[in-house]
Amino acid sequence: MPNTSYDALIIGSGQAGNPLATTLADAGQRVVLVEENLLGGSCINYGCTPTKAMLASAERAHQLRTAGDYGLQPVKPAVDMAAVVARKNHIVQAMREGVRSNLTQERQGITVLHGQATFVGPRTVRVALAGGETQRLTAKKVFINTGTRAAIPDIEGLQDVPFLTTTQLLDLPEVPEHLLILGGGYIGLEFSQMYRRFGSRVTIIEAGRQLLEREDDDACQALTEVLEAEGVEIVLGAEVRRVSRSEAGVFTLTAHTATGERRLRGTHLLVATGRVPNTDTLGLDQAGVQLDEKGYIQVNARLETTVRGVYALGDVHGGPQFTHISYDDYRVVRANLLHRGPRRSARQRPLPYCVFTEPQLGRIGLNEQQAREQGIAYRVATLPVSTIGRARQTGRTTGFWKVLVGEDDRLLGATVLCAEGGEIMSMFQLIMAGRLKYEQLQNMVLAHPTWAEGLNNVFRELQKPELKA
Ligand SMILES: Cc1cc2nc3c(=O)[nH]c(=O)nc-3n(C[C@H](O)[C@H](O)[C@H](O)COP(=O)(O)OP(=O)(O)OC[C@H]3O[C@@H](n4cnc5c(N)ncnc54)[C@H](O)[C@@H]3O)c2cc1C
Ligand SMILES: NC(=O)c1ccc[n+]([C@@H]2O[C@H](COP(=O)([O-])OP(=O)(O)OC[C@H]3O[C@@H](n4cnc5c(N)ncnc54)[C@H](O)[C@@H]3O)[C@@H](O)[C@H]2O)c1
Repeated sequence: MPNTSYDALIIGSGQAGNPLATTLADAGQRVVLVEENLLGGSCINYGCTPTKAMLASAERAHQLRTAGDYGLQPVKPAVDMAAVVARKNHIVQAMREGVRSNLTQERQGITVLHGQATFVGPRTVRVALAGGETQRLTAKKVFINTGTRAAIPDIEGLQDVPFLTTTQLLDLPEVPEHLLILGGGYIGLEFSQMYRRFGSRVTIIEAGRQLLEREDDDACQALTEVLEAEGVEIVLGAEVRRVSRSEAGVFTLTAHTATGERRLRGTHLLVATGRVPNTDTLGLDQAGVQLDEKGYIQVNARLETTVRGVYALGDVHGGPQFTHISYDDYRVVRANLLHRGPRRSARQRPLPYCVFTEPQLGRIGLNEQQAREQGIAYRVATLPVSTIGRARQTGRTTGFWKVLVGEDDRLLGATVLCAEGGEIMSMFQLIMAGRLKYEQLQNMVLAHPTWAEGLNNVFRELQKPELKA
């Protein structure tokens, strides 16, 4: 077995591994990147990019159906799912090609291997190449960016039926007649609205007492109402005990709920109950890299594992599992290994995120639940979206903006359930980063009629009592 040594070995072509490979190569290091599946990892191939591309098709279908609200003849769209999937594939392939050409440009000098890496020593891996051969690699530094895959719950009968994960559903060339979705988290919500808008009947079956349990009750409730108004059935507090499928292809989920046993039937079943880390086949015990009780790699604030010279980046160390966090892990490692400036930490960085339903749920900083849990004093203001001029003009009036302000009159966090909620949330993130006091936003001149004008309104809700002379 040939043994080659490098300065840097990157396992996994994820959102951290790819930019790290090019940055290290630009710095003159000999880099090898090993990917067992598709270059670009989950975000590009079966995560963010394909879902948001297909959500755009679903949104267009919804606009056609609801065109009557805007004085136009409504259209019942004939959804050509094969064409929807083809459009998505086209976008994904172009992005994957971008990653490939970045990594393989001759000047980079990066060796890209297609195969599965397994540790055989602290900084030594064996790669089972796609072509059948095996190669041994050693490196001064090893970066693990192997991501996660769908968690499959241990439910009687589930392994015996052809359920779908998101990866498979995203390639389904037909519209499911009735899609059952196990799990009401990010994936469950985005896919429920997507397939409902394509024309499926959709039922979400969630174990928790509400959707998106980490969010405030008002946001969960409002999002539940949005989905139900579009015809998504939502079953909460459901403990699914058995799954079966009839010869006619009908899935039956037998669930224990507060109102007794329920049988939920559908033609397709999506399992979206969270993720598990891709660490089980990595041979990390051979390297001495320690895992937590869920199999995620233990790292410190600099993303160093328990073995010197071995780092873990992205979802594989437990997250938060977002593309922008994985990318920021790259920045942390880059700053600490290559830059002379202050050391960077992966702790205490802002955590913006957005659920891409319509309206979107954008979140930054603390919500009320978290402020209470952490004992942080706050004042809160909530602005119904329907009061914003831009919302009325565009007919996108559902939702609310909620801001929490601390004792120092600075923003602690925001929850934005609104059209373009992700973009609006990012304005709040900038306000937090700039440490602006809320009074500065009350009277800031903002272009009319923009969504941004809502900033004036939401912060005016926080009027302080007049000071007495
Ligand atoms: C359906 C879906 C939608 C999502 N939508 C969003 C969104 O809108 N916004 C957002 O921020 N996040 C979203 N995410 C999460 C996001 O995709 C991930 O957080 C992000 O891709 C970070 O991944 P990563 O860098 O940790 O690794 P990944 O991108 O998962 O890459 C890991 C790579 O390692 C490879 N690998 C694993 N083991 C080995 C091995 N032994 N040898 C060689 N290669 C190996 C894998 O094949 C994979 O290509 C979504 C996820 C899913 C599933
Ligand atoms: N817009 C985005 O940023 C976006 C979109 C999709 C995915 N993601 C990322 O991918 C990750 C995975 O998404 P996800 O939705 O699979 O996970 P999740 O953790 O967000 O939600 C999983 C849900 O499944 C429920 N559940 C677990 N076991 C169950 C069971 N046996 N029966 C019924 N319900 C059960 C949980 O209570 C939870 O509500 C997310 O945590 C997020 O980091 C992000």
